[in-house]
Amino acid sequence: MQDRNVDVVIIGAGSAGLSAYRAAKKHTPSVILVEGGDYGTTCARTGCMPSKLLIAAANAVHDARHIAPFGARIESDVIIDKHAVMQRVREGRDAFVATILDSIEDFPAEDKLRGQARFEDDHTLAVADHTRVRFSRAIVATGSSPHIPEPLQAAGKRILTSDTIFDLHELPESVAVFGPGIVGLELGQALARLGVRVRLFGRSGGVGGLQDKALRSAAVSLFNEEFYLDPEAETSDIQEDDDGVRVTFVDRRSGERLTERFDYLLAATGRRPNLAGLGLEKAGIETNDKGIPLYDRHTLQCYDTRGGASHVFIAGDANHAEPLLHEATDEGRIAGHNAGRFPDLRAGYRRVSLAIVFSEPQIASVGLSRPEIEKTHVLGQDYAIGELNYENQGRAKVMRQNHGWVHLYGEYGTGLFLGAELLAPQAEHLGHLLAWACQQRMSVHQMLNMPFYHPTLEEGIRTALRDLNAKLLLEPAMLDQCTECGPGA
Ligand SMILES: Cc1cc2nc3c(=O)[nH]c(=O)nc-3n(C[C@H](O)[C@H](O)[C@H](O)COP(=O)(O)OP(=O)(O)OC[C@H]3O[C@@H](n4cnc5c(N)ncnc54)[C@H](O)[C@@H]3O)c2cc1C
Ligand SMILES: NC(=O)c1ccc[n+]([C@@H]2O[C@H](COP(=O)([O-])OP(=O)(O)OC[C@H]3O[C@@H](n4cnc5c(N)ncnc54)[C@H](O)[C@@H]3O)[C@@H](O)[C@H]2O)c1
Repeated sequence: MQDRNVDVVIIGAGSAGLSAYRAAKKHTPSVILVEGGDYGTTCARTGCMPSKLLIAAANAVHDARHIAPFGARIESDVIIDKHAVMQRVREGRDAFVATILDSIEDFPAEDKLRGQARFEDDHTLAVADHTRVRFSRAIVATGSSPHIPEPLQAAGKRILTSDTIFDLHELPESVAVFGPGIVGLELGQALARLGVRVRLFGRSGGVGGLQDKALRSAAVSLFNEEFYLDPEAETSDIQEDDDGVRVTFVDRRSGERLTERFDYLLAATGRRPNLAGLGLEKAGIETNDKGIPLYDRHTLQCYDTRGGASHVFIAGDANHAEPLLHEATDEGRIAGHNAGRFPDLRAGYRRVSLAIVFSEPQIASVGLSRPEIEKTHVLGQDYAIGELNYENQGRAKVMRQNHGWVHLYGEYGTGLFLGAELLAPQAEHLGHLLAWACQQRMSVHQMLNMPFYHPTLEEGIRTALRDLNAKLLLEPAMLDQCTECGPGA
């Protein structure tokens, strides 16, 4: 065993760890970054980027197949080259990974260690069986991994997860997707659009992380127009066979019990932080009943088992709070600065919550969700919901993307915009607009004073804001379609 002494050790060279490394180095040259797997980050290797590459291919195919209403046609069908689609995904992914490998290459060699890390005590970390690091402060940035519930494990070698699906050399013929959360919805729809026979099974009614029940049921209807999605499926008898996996389920439409064979089962059933085997108990870190460290959201500092503040910090998916890329890099930066300047801690800047699902229609969640608001607010007394259905919205109709809803939440009395949930065309852009307004703590009235161009999807947001303004009793209700807004606003 080699011995090293260091001010700050960072466990995990993912997005959070890399951001933490850069921040910690501003305070001390004595920083070691430990990586137990491959460099390149989950986002670039198996997460954000390969999934968006697959979705882009799927949407291109979908658009090509739906040009007839615009007065154009493709004489024969669109031919999907199952090999070429996956090759583009892998090559695109590898290019994104390469940019990260290049940046890590530039870090001094003495700052990098390879191998799985585990705490031996509160100031010692063993890395594989080759190095013992004595550290003053540590940052846990170990990320998360797909969780495969026990019944699904019967699919054996026919199980895919987001860790393995992008390595396929060919699109499969059929996939049973379990979990209509964010991963399952994005990948399930993309596969279906690429001609794969997909059935998407859920367990508890959730779809794409939507919290607003009205939007959830709209989503189930909309997505079922394209592919089979049962958010409360009754499935049983999952069995691997010679060339696939068999799944028995109750058909949501006919009520019949069916058994179907699929090439693969995609387990999109959530992710768990990579904390097992890390020896957090040896580091004296207090954890909750799920084994996740208790920590302060503003400083990212963990609590120790005596109820005091620890010299260990936690950032990114490892803390299971907001498992998104921009949150991982923000948290890494805050943890890195605080570990670097420890014990002089600062509360880091936390942005308003924003999450986007790249389905079609897209889903965006901004600020406070409806269940969060309802912890303190009663609908109709303390808060109201401004609504818009995109079915008749002018620009959405022009583009034939007129599906989905916007729900905007505002507070009585203050007129403050609290948050929003959207199942809407191009919600990635609308969601950003709303997140910026929310972070600026704008009132509904202030938002309505902003410019809205015609004809745009943003005009749909204005109509929902007007509805909200009226419900908050700040303005009279619109009697008619807003005529001064232009047609279809
Ligand atoms: C399919 C998919 C699509 C996604 N799409 C999006 C998206 O569009 N937008 C978005 O914002 N987010 C998206 N995400 C989420 C996003 O990828 C993650 O939130 C983010 O990558 C987390 O970064 P991290 O640094 O916490 O973890 P990671 O990047 O996973 O880094 C953790 C690192 O720690 C290492 N490690 C673990 N344990 C140890 C140990 N004991 N010792 C040493 N090293 C260890 C791991 O090998 C890994 O390299 C997606 C995720 C998935 C799965
Ligand atoms: N666009 C994005 O930003 C993006 C994309 C993908 C992933 N992510 C991140 O990754 C995280 C993990 O995503 P995820 O989709 O794996 O998890 P998730 O928690 O969003 O969804 C998991 C789903 O699986 C269901 N489920 C659990 N066990 C099941 C079972 N036995 N049978 C059927 N369904 C079951 C759950 O009810 C839930 O609906 C997300 O929270 C998100 O933060 C983000």
